Amino acid sequence: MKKLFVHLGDRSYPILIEKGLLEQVGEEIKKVYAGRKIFVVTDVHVNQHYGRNVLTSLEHAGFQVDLLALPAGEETKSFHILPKIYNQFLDFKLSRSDLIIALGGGVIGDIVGFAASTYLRGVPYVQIPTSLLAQVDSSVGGKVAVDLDRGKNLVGSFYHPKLVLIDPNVLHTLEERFFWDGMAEVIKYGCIKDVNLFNELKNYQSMEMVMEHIENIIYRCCEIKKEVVEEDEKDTGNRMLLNFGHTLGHAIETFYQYKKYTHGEAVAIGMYEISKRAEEKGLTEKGVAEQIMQIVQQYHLPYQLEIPSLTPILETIQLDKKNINDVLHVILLKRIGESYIKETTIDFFK
Ligand SMILES: NC(=O)c1ccc[n+]([C@@H]2O[C@H](COP(=O)([O-])OP(=O)(O)OC[C@H]3O[C@@H](n4cnc5c(N)ncnc54)[C@H](O)[C@@H]3O)[C@@H](O)[C@H]2O)c1
Ligand SMILES: O=C(O)C(=O)C[C@@H](O)[C@H](O)[C@H](O)COP(=O)(O)O
Ligand SMILES: [Zn+2]
Repeated sequence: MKKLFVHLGDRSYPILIEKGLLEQVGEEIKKVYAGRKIFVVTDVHVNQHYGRNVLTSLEHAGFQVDLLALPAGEETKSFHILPKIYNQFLDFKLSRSDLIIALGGGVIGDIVGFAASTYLRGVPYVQIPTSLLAQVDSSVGGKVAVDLDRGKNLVGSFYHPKLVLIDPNVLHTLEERFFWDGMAEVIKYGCIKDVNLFNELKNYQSMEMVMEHIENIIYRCCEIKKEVVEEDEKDTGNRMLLNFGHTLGHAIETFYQYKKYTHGEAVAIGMYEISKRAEEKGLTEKGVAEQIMQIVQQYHLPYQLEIPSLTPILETIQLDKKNINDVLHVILLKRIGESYIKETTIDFFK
């Protein structure tokens, strides 16, 4: 088993990565939780594949369990869904000394983490990420949130899980589009921190080839993320580097109301478009945007919008969390593997 540990004082937690780990979920949870009641929140797709097995494993380990399966998709990561989750917790008489499990992709991880952080002012929870995106990125770092109509992740908190349990075998049931979606965040990690990872990704010509190396890829992304989060837990400094491609990416998702592009697809466009502009301004080494265009295409991701100009989507950028006192902080690459924060204005994108 591959293991990482996020060191954050009394908010520290392990990340476990192993094929087949889901079958031992009950035993693994027992090591970090001495109570009896566990509430599992998942979505209908994940429930169909893994819900019953997870409940059985928890029951065999002696836990009293209940499960809520929400509709799948970004629409579920909405403020309006929260009362449904809180009400189920109440019906189960879930108390502060009990445990919540978020079993699913980034949508479930984010909304369930936020529900856990707010219900009774905070109940411990465990992340069991089942999409590639969630395994390489969203399950680690404690950013939990819901969307508002006017933008992504606008209501949230920093609330870390007690454990992250990653079983790469579950990726075999992921729709292909969501496999590539997760690869966008993997490419992001290569771009911002690891040229070797970026170059390695150039070698894999199919999903099967990626899957042969998947444990190492997940490990490396989680390792980069945990190091960044340990240095800047609350996103006031270098954690913003994890937002490469997201300033535009989030605005694209919001503009299309989450119907046209997945998170990873929007981030892929964001990484290319910002690097193209940075290159034109002499802020990024020449050739970087072209390399990003090549790699995102190799991974079946878009690199530009189907509309000729970014202008219609720029308004949403004003609501970006990196817009501090009207100064926009964007993430740029010096070169592949080296990133930095640049203070600018909305005109950067025009
Ligand atoms: N908190 C963070 O740090 C962070 C980081 C990156 C992204 N995010 C957020 O994550 C969300 C996107 O996450 P996502 O791409 O995982 O989307 P998602 O949760 O909607 O999952 C994608 C699809 O795959 C299905 N699915 C998940 N696991 C499956 C499996 N093993 N087998 C079959 N189907 C499966 C889901 O039901 C869904 O239909 C966005 O809201 C984004 O903002 C958060
Ligand atoms: O963990 C982080 O920090 C990130 O920026 C990771 C991103 O991949 C992720 O999409 C995150 O949810 C974006 O956060 P936000 O603060 O821009 O809403
Ligand atoms: Zn992201």
